[in-house]
Amino acid sequence: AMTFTVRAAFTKSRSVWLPGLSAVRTMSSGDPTPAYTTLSVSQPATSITHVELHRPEKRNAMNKAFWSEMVECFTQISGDPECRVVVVSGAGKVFTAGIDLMDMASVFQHEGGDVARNAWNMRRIIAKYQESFTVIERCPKPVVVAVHGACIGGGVDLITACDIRLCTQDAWFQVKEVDIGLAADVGTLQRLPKVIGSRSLVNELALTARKMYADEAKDSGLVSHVFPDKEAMMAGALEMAREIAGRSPVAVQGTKVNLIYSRDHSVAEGLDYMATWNMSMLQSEDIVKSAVASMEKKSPETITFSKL
Ligand SMILES: CCC/C=C/C=C/C(=O)SCCNC(=O)CCNC(=O)[C@H](O)C(C)(C)COP(=O)(O)OP(=O)(O)OC[C@H]1O[C@@H](n2cnc3c(N)ncnc32)[C@H](O)[C@@H]1OP(=O)(O)O
Repeated sequence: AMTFTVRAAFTKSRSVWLPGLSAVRTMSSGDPTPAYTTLSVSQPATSITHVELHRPEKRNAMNKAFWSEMVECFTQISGDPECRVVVVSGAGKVFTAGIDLMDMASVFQHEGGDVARNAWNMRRIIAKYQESFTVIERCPKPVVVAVHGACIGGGVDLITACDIRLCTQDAWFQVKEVDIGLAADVGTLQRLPKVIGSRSLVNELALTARKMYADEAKDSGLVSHVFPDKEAMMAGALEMAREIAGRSPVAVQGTKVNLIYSRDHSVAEGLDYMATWNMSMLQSEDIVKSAVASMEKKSPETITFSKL
């Protein structure tokens, strides 16, 4: 599929386009960020945070450290006024191979004691793992995820918690859990049906574990753009992130929070929540600034908005 980035690359002037590409080159870092062993976090442009899954030699398989580092990372981002939008991608050959199968035995092991106590402990562990992706959804800053190559098992759980999904032409998605003997339990079964319109397709993917390739992912609505390769995708993700970051953070974050609230509630409840939300947010200085810029036919990106 022809993508807006590719079109943009041809239509925009070189002076506008080149800074974007050079920022993309700085987006892939060499090592995990200190404090993390599985994530590399950087700021490729003002107000944009890039979180890269960074265990390329193990295809970004999600080990124990990863599950807790995601919570730390997104909790930090949620409260960071310097960040207005997040881009998530994977280092190396693929986006992610899903849960670390070598770790799995120790995650699911139980002491062999009382069933009730084992079960209670297991419930606590599963809820903790669920939090690793729910923290993305709870983050008020929009999260754009860019997938290349394989996105397996836990990878699908992760991307369905993100707000905008992009992929490369070589990407494939697999709800692999039934193949390893479990029902997906960290978000796919709850969120994928809300992302993809066809319940039948969701059921098929989850029950058969078949691979879904980029074109079908686009046709089904799982992703909104398919790019020819990773470099074009990262340029596209950054461009989209810039567009979001250039707008009022009060408006953008209010939009994310209310979209998610509405997804999980009736229209009447969503409208009620919205009215309560906006009874304070409509008093923001951002509205006056944005309205003036609009009257003057200026892009919102020309406005300086205060940090949020
Ligand atoms: C409560 C928690 C709930 C969470 C549930 C989540 C469930 C799931 O995620 S189910 C899905 C599990 N994942 C898989 O079954 C995928 C297994 N991997 C692959 O199929 C391939 O590795 C892949 C297609 C991703 C890439 O193939 P490629 O040929 O490029 O690489 P490999 O030579 O196979 O692997 C390179 C090294 O990475 C290690 N590795 C790959 N995947 C995993 C993994 N899931 N867990 C642990 N390690 C993994 C692989 O062993 C190689 O390591 P080394 O031999 O040391 O080089």
